[in-house]
Amino acid sequence: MGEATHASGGVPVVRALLSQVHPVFMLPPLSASLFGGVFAGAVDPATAGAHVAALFFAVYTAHVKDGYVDFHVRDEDDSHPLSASTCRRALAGSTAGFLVALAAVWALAGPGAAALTAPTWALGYFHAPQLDTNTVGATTGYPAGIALALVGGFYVQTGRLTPAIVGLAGVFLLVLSGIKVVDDAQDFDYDRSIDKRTVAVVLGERGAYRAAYALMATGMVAVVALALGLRAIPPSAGLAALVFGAVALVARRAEPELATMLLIRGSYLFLAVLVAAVWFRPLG
Ligand SMILES: CC(C)=CCC/C(C)=C/CC/C(C)=C/COP(=O)(O)OP(=O)(O)O
Repeated sequence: MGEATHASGGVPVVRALLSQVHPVFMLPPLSASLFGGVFAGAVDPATAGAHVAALFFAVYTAHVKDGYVDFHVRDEDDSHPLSASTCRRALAGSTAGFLVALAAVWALAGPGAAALTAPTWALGYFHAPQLDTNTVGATTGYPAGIALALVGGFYVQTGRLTPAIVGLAGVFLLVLSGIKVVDDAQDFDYDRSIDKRTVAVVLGERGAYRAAYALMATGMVAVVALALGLRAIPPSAGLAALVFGAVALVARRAEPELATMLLIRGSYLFLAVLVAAVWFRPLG
């Protein structure tokens, strides 16, 4: 990929720009926004589309900036497909795209919706080099973006927030922060060598695992409590905790790379069961 750093001409540059769309990171916030709409009960496609577009540009901004900082500023990566000037143009373009989508969110759903959407760009733009160097920012930045995507997806459809949607967003914040702690444990040696203070660097690997599973377990208990305590969340949503809990039990015995892979897929299953529970309400 080294030569592509100097990509020039239409197709190679477009290909290099597209390489910064990472589906593993992109799909969860877009799905969370749509789940927020499903949870609202009625989805206006134009409003949902504007919100999803804003989130796309927020996450794209995060990846372009992260790649730029890691390769061109910190000299951490061996290669990067975009030159420094293309990174800067891509950042300007994605920020412009975000602002257009944000204006559409404001026009279609009001200033409250725009206020819940705007911070997602800030989380993305300031991920590197600001937020990713401190423990809380590195761990909770992306999960906070997902939580905002969920409440934003609901708010743009309804113009209000409810305890149920805020509670579910809190569950996602907890569970995804736990997964991020396990994910960061993969880079323990390297992160320690560059003094990147992830939870694993601060607490050690065993401590990080304990913290991660405590966060995820709290999220599971919270979703069961919400399903039992709030009418807006069907009791069958508690099954999502069972499914994720089973995956987490298997992941607990795996080394960090496999554990991360399992937990990410477990979080997709968690969301899928929640969507099915809300959509079909099998237990009423
Ligand atoms: C809407 C929404 C979800 C907004 C949040 C956007 C956000 C903070 C995205 C982070 C994406 C990213 C660069 C992950 C890699 O982080 P890393 O620092 O662990 O990776 P690295 O070690 O490769 O730099």
